[in-house]
Amino acid sequence: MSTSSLVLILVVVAVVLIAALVTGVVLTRRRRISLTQKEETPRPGGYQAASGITFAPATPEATDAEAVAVAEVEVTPVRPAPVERPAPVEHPVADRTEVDGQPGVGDDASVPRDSPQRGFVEIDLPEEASEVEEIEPTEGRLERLRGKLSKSRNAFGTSLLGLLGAGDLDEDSWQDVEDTLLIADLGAALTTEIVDTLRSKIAGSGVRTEAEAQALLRSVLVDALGPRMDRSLKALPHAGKPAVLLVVGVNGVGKTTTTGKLARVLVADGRTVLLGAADTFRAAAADQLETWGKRVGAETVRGPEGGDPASVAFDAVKRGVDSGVDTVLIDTAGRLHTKVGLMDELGKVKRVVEKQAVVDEVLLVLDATTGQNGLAQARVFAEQVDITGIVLTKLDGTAKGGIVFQVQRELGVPVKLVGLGEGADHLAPFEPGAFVDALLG
Ligand SMILES: Nc1nc2c(ncn2[C@@H]2O[C@H](COP(=O)(O)OP(=O)(O)OP(=O)(O)O)[C@@H](O)[C@H]2O)c(=O)[nH]1
Repeated sequence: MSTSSLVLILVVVAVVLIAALVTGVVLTRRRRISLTQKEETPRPGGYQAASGITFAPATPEATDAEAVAVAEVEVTPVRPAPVERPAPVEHPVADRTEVDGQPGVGDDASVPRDSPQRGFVEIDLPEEASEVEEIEPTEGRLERLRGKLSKSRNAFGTSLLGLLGAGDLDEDSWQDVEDTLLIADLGAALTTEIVDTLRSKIAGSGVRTEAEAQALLRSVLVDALGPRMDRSLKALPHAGKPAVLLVVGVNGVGKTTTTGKLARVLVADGRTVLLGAADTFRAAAADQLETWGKRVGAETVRGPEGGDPASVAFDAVKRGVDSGVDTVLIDTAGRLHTKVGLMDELGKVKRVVEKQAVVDEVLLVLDATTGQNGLAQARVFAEQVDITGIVLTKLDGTAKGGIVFQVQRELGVPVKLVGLGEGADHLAPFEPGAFVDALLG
């Protein structure tokens, strides 16, 4: 081989080596995302929902002149939620005292109904009101809920923004982002989905600044909350009859409190409300509800202690129809979701009420602090009655605000309201944008 050929081969080899080196560097840089410019962006704190709670009649043709105008929104989540049907729950049949297969009051009497951590005597009755309270208009009241999500905000927003704003996003950083989402109770599937979306969007869209990364995080989280779901409460009268709302859930999640808070919002909105105390198991429940009613001038229909809840619900709706109120809110008894007799009874309450009027909403109240257990409850309730909306209470007491994402995804039903405290006005409409801002703020 001549010297010139040897030189030529050496030059070609050198060129190939340099090309490989350059390609490697470029690929590594692409994988590692550097956020070079740190930008100070003012972040508003707290949950600042833009509006009050939106009410709507159940059927469009029944819209009365007074009805609040509700924008027509498509009831499709941005990413359709696969509703996983759970395996049937093993019911402890041996625990049951009823033997003829019919649901009945006290059919689980041999088993304590309450969860061990909370007894009946621990419930404080709301303050007795000597006269009907002045209720502040719903407009602007949500401003007072600023900071109520601070626990979730610290666990969620602070760490996520810290990670995304830290500069280089390498594999370890992404693992930390994933861990943060898991700790906040977003669940494994949703966490993977969100991290993958974030990664590909950040890499693909040339995001380079902290502010851009944050904006992207916000939009990915908001999208995961199905921002176009219809969250209006079907609480307005239609076809000359009151709207009927059933409030269901396990013991101690906040059903009675939520019913009381909701009555308050409706009355503040100029509506007339009647309360049905269909929780006949817990001695104090009817008193508790009646006190809430008195505070806003709403009548409460109650039955004998230990009486048939379906019959109280029936009487309440009948009374509501006869007296021409706008809305009947029925508080049902808390039930362990594993007790088949009590769950059957819930279906019975609904069927009996439907002899009087359409049930416009079945609101499932879930305690946000119970995390995955809340999801298990949701599945069983959803099998028994058609849940139309979720109320997630006690979000003020947990760092796991991410449960909102999972609950909606799991049930395919929108979170309509959130409870952010024990106070009478600590009930807010759920708005994905405002909620994510509060978490990240
Ligand atoms: N911090 C906080 N506490 C709440 C919230 N909602 C309800 N609670 C409290 O949770 C406790 C239980 O509320 P209840 O309304 O009695 O619950 P329930 O589901 O009706 O209970 P049962 O009738 O036994 O099934 C009460 O002390 C409420 O004040 C909330 O959003 N935040």
